[in-house]
Amino acid sequence: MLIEVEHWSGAGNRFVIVDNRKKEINNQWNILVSYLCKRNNLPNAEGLLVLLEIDKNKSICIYDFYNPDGSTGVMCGNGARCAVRHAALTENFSSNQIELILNGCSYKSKLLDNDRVALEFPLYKELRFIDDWTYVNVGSHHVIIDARYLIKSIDDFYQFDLIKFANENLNLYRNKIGINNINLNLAYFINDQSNIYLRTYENGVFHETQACGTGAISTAIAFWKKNIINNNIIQIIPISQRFLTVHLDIDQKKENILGMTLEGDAQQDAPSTLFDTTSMAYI
Ligand SMILES: N[C@@H](CCC[C@H](N)C(=O)O)C(=O)O
Repeated sequence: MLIEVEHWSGAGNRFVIVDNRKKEINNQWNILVSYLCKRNNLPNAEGLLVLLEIDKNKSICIYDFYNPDGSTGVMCGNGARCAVRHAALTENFSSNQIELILNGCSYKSKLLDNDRVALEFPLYKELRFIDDWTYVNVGSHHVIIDARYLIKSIDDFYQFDLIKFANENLNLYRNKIGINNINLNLAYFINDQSNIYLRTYENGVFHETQACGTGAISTAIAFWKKNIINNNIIQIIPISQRFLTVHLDIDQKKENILGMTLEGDAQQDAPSTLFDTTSMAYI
């Protein structure tokens, strides 16, 4: 069977999207995803979004997200923003406020100008300070490492061998947290700037990705909680250089985070192509 595949990115994080509202494919996505992510003439995608349903009268869209290794059930911040904009281009919504249901969880979102989408997150599920790093669970699991412990300049930050570091240390973090599917974030903050530079080695991709939305949210939480940054609007610069903005909703005493919003671009990168589910390749 031939299926149409769309090629998208959110802040540089690359996704393939398939509209399965007609339910042509059932239950094989965990196998198909690794082949769908290996694209002709485009860099590998870093995840798959499957459109399940759109209710344009209620402004609701439903998608599932899969990692390239076939795993699912985790939150993907950039994928979620792509899903919302994809739904808005697929059907005409009467409102710019759209409810997204991703892997069964509901999120409020808003379509903004310049291809940007804002997505509201519920409060993080867990936050732990361990040694000199932080673990945050925002629907996916993140370790935040303050890069100032490892490097001295922004040049060093970009030169740092994150893959080697992940290969050598991932199991150590996994064992300390007791969770296997963790993402490693290397975050660099320069004192006189309000930006955080961020590189992420993603679970399920097992490589560095161009950007990571939940990594950005988790980093903002960790750095604000540790008083490294005091602003509640935080600009995150991923290696794609397509910035993400995290808004932290803070209580009056300025002690607790009540909720978070992730904002960034979401765009179609290339025309749709056809994928053959028999040969498991793009034609
Ligand atoms: N790219 C994502 C994170 C996707 C989930 C991650 N690969 C995991 O398995 O935890 C994002 O933008 O949040």
